[in-house]
Amino acid sequence: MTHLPDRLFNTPLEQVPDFTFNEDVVRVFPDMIKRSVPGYPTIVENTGVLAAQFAQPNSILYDLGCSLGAVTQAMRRHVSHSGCKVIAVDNSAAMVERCREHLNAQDAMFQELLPVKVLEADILKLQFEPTSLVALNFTLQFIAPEQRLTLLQNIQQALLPNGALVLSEKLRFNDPTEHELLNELHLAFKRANGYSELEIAQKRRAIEKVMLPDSLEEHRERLYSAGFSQVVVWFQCFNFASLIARP
Ligand SMILES: C[S@@+](CC[C@H](N)C(=O)[O-])C[C@H]1O[C@@H](n2cnc3c(N)ncnc32)[C@H](O)[C@@H]1O
Ligand SMILES: O=C(O)C(=O)C[C@]1(C(=O)O)C=C[C@@H](O)C=C1
Repeated sequence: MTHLPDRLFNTPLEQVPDFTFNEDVVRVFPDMIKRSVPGYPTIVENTGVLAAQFAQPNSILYDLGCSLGAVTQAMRRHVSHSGCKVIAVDNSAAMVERCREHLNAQDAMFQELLPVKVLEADILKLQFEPTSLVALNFTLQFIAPEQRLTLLQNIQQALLPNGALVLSEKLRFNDPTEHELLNELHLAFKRANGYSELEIAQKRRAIEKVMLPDSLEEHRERLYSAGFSQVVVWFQCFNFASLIARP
């Protein structure tokens, strides 16, 4: 398992293709997401802390859009309730293959971790089992906007009383000056992490049609429409935030 630096966008491309979670992205993903998402390590580790808080014995914990399983690993570091199991789901075959390797490596290093099943599947077609904790860590923004409400309704209905959804997303802002300020700060974060103007511009073009962020107000409204009873922001850094939604 080699972790390469993300140089995917550092040479000029005649046409920048739409971003997909393919082999090339998988190879550099840990470096890419850490250098692109302000607060990512804090969000991942504390999703484990939240999971321990909300997990109930003998229930399932879901990591939806698990990529290489960073959140699953954090859940396994923090949750030790009896009879719990993690189900990690991603529809990228390349991600799922590498995720299984990462989790096998974690199993080889630590004893008594929660059992985990990694599914290559579309989370929009999943039959959810009763669950105490669902994590959507930077996944909803890649789901077609018209399908987001149905997905959240399915999650809300599967959640046990006192369970929780942890939803982390990039945000857009309705106030143009707020939007510009927080986006500028995100660009400053990327530059501080070594990305060039070319890399930043080409990445923006690659994700602009496939990753569509909502505002905090849209998230709140949609979560309440899906049946959630409480929505709380527990973390924000620039234009990236994480919310707890209670069923
Ligand atoms: C930004 S990454 C998530 C990062 C990951 N949760 C983490 O914390 O490291 C988004 C992931 O969602 C997956 N994804 C997007 N749409 C999906 C769908 N409909 N079903 C399953 N996975 C999906 C992608 O393949 C990708 O791995
Ligand atoms: O907003 C950006 O510029 C990003 O690069 C964000 C983002 C994300 O939030 O998922 C986009 C794609 C990669 O998965 C890593 C980071």
